[in-house]
Amino acid sequence: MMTRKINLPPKKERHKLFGSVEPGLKLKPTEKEHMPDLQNAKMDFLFTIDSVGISNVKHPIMLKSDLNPKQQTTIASFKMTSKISHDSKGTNMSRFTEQLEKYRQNGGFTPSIKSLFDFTKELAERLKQKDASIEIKFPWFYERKGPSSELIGLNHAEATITVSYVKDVGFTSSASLTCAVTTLCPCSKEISEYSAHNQRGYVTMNVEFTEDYNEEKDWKAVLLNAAESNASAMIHPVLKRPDEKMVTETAYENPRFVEDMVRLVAADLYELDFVQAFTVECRNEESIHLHDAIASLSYRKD
Ligand SMILES: Nc1nc2c(ncn2[C@@H]2O[C@H](COP(=O)(O)OP(=O)(O)OP(=O)(O)O)[C@@H](O)[C@H]2O)c(=O)[nH]1
Repeated sequence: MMTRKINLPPKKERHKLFGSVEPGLKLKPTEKEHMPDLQNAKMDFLFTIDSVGISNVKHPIMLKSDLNPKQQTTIASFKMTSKISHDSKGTNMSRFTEQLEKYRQNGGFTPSIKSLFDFTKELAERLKQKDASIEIKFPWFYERKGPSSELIGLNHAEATITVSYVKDVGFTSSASLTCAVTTLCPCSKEISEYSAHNQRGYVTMNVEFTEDYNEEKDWKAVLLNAAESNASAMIHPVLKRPDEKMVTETAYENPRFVEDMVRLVAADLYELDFVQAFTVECRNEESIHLHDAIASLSYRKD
């Protein structure tokens, strides 16, 4: 194929060629103090807004964990909000990311419950509001060993932490973890001459922490254990044949319906002294159907 020689104009000319024009006459103020501040207009705007702010903010965070790796950096998606009353036009959106940047510059963002209490209180003060909330979603990575070979690889679970602050009321904190497990169908095992169908199940645990929870126990590792220790078998990144034999047999020895999963995980969460209330859901991506099997239950300890 013949290549055509291109007579490339300078970059400015190229931009003009593709539609760029010279700046027009600009009459509006450029200094902040002379700009109208629409969002801070005070009038009766009819309704109070429960929650206004920003979501889908991608930002690195530093995590500590009881499992290996004990420290890791991962990418989180942040949602930060606050109420505004009926007499405010809008919130000050820039202050949410200003607050995030303050924490990044101060040694990096570490989402411990204690630091999120400080963060939400400072955010409410920065916004000149009575409340603020933060929700942080991120993949959390943990090492998993093959049961026989002990070969290590990384698995991950989806974690979420939520903290809310209300002036003169206090803080609430909760977390959720979704992890994958193997579930083997008890019914299939019971009725079949041999084998049983099994599938990847997803267990989601939402827990509300007690007021005095100090993170002495890593909630991520504890919730992961609650799901995996009650499943038919765990999910592994690296399995050699002796591992695969063990995982297959373990699943056959521990058949679970979705109903069994949510009840067994609930029993573990019931025993945790730092959990005030919880919801457990299990969703099995059925290997003999196109649809999923689901179950969920909620419990509050007070
Ligand atoms: N309130 C509000 N702001 C928005 C919205 N969408 C984008 N913004 C942007 O938020 C930015 C302004 O943030 P502010 O914090 O109010 O800016 P500011 O008043 O200069 O900042 P302060 O000095 O902290 O008050 C602007 O760039 C807006 O365009 C929206 O739906 N509501």
